[in-house]
Amino acid sequence: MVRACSSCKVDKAAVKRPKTGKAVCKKCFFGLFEDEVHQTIISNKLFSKGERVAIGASGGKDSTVLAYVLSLLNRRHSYGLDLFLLSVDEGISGYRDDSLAAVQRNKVEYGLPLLVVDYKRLYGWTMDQIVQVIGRKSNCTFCGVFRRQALDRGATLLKADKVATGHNADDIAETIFLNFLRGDFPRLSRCVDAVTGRGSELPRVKPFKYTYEKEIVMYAYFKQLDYFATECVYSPNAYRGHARQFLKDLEAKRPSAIVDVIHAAEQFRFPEPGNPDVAMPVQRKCERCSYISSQRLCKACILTDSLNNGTAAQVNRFSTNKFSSNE
Ligand SMILES: Nc1ncnc2c1ncn2[C@@H]1O[C@H](COP(=O)(O)OP(=O)(O)OP(=O)(O)O)[C@@H](O)[C@H]1O
Repeated sequence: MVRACSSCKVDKAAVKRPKTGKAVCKKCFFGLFEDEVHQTIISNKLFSKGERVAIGASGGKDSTVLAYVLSLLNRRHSYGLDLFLLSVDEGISGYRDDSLAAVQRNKVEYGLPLLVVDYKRLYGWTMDQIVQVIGRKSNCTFCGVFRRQALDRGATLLKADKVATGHNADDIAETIFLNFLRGDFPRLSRCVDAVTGRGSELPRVKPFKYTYEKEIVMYAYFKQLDYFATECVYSPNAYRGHARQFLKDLEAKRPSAIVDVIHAAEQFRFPEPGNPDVAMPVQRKCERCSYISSQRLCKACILTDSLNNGTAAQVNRFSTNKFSSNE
C-alpha cells in the first residue's frame, strides 16, 4: 500500500527523507528542503539586503543546487541580493573542463553573470602540470590552497561582499572529525561556523550547513538540474576518505548522526585568541601578494615558489597536515 505524505497528508509519499526518515511527496520535499535552507540563512544572518554574493560554482551537485536554491529564495523572500557565479578553473582536463561546461549552461538557465578565474593565469601552473611534477599523492594540498585564494581573488574582481559555497552537512561533519584527529583547534572552531571571516573583507557563508548530501542529490535529481557528477581525476583526499567512511557508517546506524556531530561541535569552547595555552595564528598580509596570511608569505606564494624552484615535491611531503584543503 502506498503511504500518504507525512507532511501534507494528501499526496502519495514519493521519497523517504534521509535526514528525518519521514516519507513525503515530492512537492513537500522541495518545500521542506528550501525552507530549511531559508531558516539557516535567516537564523545565522548569512546575508544583508543589497549585498553582492559570489556563489562558488564548480558545476558539481552542491554548488549547482546552491545556485538554483539561492536564486529561488532570493526572489521568494526578497533578500535583495545580487548573485553571481564564480568558477575556478584548476586546469584539470577531463574533469574541470566538463564541469565548467555545466556552469556555462547554468549561467544561461539561471540568468546569473559568471566569472571564471584560472590557476594558470593566477599562479602560472595548471593542476595537470603540478601533478606531473609532484605526482598524485597529496596534490590536493596545492589545489586546496590555490582554490581558496582564487575564489577570494575572483570575488574581489566581482566586488562581492561575500562568497557562498556549497559545503553541506556531510562535508562539515567530516571536517570536524579531521580537525579533531589533527588536534587543529583554530580550524576546529572555524569549520563549524555557517559564516567564516565575519568582520573581514570577504566573509564566506555556507547555506547548506545543515543540509544532507543525500537530500541535495535527490533535490537535483527530481528538479532535473544540470550538473557534472564525476569525482576529481586526481584521487580523492585519502585522509578525508577515512573520515567520510566513518561518518557514512555512523549515518547508516543513526541518520541524525551527521547533524548531531555538527551540533556537538557547536558546543565546543576554545580559549580566546591571546590565551597563552593555545597558539592561535595572528593574521597579517603576505609581503608579496598582500593576501591574508599568518606568515611572511602566504601559502599560495610559498607553494608557487616551490614549484618554480623545483622543491615542490619536498614541500609537499612535509605539508600534508599543515595546509588545509578547501575549508
Ligand atoms: N572549481 C571551483 N570553482 C568554484 N567553486 C568551487 C570550486 N570547487 C569547489 N568550489 C566551492 O566549494 C564547495 C565545496 O567544494 P568541494 O570540492 O568539497 O566539492 P563538492 O562537495 O563536490 O561540491 P560540488 O558538488 O559543488 O562540486 C563547492 O560546493 C563550491 O561552492
